[in-house]
Amino acid sequence: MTNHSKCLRWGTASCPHVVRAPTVISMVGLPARGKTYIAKKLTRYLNWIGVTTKAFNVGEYRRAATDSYKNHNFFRADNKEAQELRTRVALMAVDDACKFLSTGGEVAVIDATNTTMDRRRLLVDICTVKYQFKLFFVESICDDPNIIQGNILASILSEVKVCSPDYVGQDKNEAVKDFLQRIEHYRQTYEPMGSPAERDMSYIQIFNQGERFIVNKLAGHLQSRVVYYLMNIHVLPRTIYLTRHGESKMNQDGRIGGDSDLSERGWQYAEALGKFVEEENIQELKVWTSELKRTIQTARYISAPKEHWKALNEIDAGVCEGMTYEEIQEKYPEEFALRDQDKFHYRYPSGESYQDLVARLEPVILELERQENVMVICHQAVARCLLAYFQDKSAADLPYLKVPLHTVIKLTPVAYGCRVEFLALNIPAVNTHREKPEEQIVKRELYREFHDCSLKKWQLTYSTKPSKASCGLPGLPPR
Ligand SMILES: O=P(O)(O)OC[C@H]1O[C@@](CO)(OP(=O)(O)O)[C@@H](O)[C@@H]1O
Repeated sequence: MTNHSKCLRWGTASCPHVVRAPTVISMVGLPARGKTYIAKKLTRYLNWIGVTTKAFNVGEYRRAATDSYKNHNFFRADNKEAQELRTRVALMAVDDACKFLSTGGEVAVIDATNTTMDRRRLLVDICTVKYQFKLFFVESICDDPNIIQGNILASILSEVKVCSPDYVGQDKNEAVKDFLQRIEHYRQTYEPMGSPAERDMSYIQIFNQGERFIVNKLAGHLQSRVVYYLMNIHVLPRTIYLTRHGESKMNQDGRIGGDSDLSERGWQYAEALGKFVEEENIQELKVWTSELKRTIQTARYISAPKEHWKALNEIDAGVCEGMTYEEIQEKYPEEFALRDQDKFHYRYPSGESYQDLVARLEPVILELERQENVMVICHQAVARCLLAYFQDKSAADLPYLKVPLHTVIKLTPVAYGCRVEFLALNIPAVNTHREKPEEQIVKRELYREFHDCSLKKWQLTYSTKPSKASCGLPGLPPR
């Protein structure tokens, strides 16, 4: 075996041995065409699949440099002074993006209008000629007035107040009026991509938020993946419901993996979940479960079409399947310690790592992006991976996300992210969450302090000795 093939991440997107040319992805389009939405979503997806990505928003550089943008005249094509300043701040963002790519970053997303050929030529000169990076343009073009109006409102207003950083504190009608004039200034010099002079560039044009696409000169695997992702996302309002199965018999025994039936309390959750779905009155709901008994049983009382996905099965614990954490610690102490050191990359002997799980779940995420209302009934590790995608959590935090049993996690897309609500259905269940090693130490110390201090009090007052349960620290790890 070569060193490379011993690598735990070998063959996955984040394997350090895969030599990838750093890539700049540059947005193109008039204001209110959903560029920031696409830039943020793409950045979140690429980081989730293990490609180190960062977005650089030129608007933030502009706001840091001047206050003049508060009037739309700043954006007029004949405002020479402002034009120079705008080019200067755009170059600062590109410069930072190139620094990021020169120091280990893999993809930099430039979130800016880049509506003229001159500006795009500048990007080519810096990114590809000077730095030898790959450059891919993502242009969003809308001519549907309803979509444009929706975007204007979404980029300026939240449900209750002006939320655009450009219009903070301003009257909402004034803000909309100014923004429309700003768009008009941009329109006067706008040159969409696709002219013969730009035929050699790599780009995708997205029309009316995914109604139609034009793809030109794709260069490499990463760009194909980006295009595939962009062709699958939609902006229709919908809700995703994420839940683990009801408590299983193996959960009660503290055993991991396996394919056991629900416990009595697990069946109660299945019934409560059926009622919950009925009360939510969800339009055209689809239910996805894993192929394991505990998720299929949990879906029993839901009246909606069901699909069983092997990709949603719980992390494969290999030689540790069916054991308790204490048994693993005793039989495989080195493995147990290794998992605590780097839980995301640790792969069970003959089993899987969280990183493997993310790769296995990528088709599930892409299909979820295509769908509308879906309830996913899955497992602790699987739910953590899916939640990390929606909440933009790092690989280090992902394996420790809290996904308690008997709780529905409701995910609703909002302007640039996702609202996350945890709805406990109030049916008791065991706690299967193992804390991060540092937190285990803090808890143990707290317990010890509490115990010592209560013991002293007891010795003084002859009251009853405090029990572990009375210290209010559940799930205390073994010493
Ligand atoms: O990665 P950790 O924290 O061990 O959590 C994953 C574990 O969660 C469990 C419960 O402990 O999931 P599940 O509820 O689906 O049975 C195990 O089967 C699985 O190995």
